[in-house]
Amino acid sequence: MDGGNPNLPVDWGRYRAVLFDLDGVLTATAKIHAICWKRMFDSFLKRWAAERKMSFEPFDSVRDYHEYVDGRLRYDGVRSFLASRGIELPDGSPDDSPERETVCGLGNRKDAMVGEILASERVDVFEGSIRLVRWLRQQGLATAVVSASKNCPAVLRAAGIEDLFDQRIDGHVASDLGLPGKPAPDTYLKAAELLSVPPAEAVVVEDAISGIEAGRNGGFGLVIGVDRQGDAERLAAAGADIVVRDLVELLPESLSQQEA
Ligand SMILES: O=P(O)(O)OC[C@H]1O[C@@H](O)[C@H](O)[C@@H](O)[C@@H]1O
Repeated sequence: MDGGNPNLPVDWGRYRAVLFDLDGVLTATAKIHAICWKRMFDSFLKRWAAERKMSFEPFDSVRDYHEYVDGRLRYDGVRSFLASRGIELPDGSPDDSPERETVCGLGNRKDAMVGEILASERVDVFEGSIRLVRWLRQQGLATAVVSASKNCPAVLRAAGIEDLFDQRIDGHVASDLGLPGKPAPDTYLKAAELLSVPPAEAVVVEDAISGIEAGRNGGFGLVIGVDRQGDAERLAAAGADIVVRDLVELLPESLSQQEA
């Protein structure tokens, strides 16, 4: 890529690779996860509270989602939210049935709900994100998807964007390679390694606090936060270098104004 463009908030000429989170950054699937986490946790919490004659405090699909499950591997999300309520369950094992009251059972219960939605509803992409990915590739930068989700391959396929990335690190790859999930930097570092680009020359693009922290922890050259809800401070406080509302803001102006 030649020189820099002084009119852009990012000097793309300084970087060789861009690593994108999936849910909420490339595709509008963060809301599917948040809805299913709430459904699953609320039905669990209701019964848990009733059995103990306690009051039922529902899962907050904004605050609890961002704080405890967003961006994390499935069972890490269950563990971290339950810990926030002082609840400890046995881990169980990944092949636990969704009926089992274990960390894995609850995670699988939520995943069955995600599966139903993915099978019946369209997966929408964020057009601004896809235009940025295409443009970066035209400029010669390498691209990767780095997602905690085991549903990542299905979502990329349903959205028709699987060919836009040189590498993919998803929940399956993390578990096969024994990589800890975000906020540990390992999944992002693995993507950079596979692209043969040092972290300092790679950019991380994230909408989750855990993901921004992973980018920071990995020593990446730039960490971009995507905030679609008007709460940029949350991502800046987690360590994002810049926060945008939509990735279209990072395209040269002439391109950002064109029709998708
Ligand atoms: O359960 P999955 O599909 O493997 O996804 C794990 C996590 O993937 C992340 O991308 C989402 O932000 C989380 O909400 C989700 O829990």
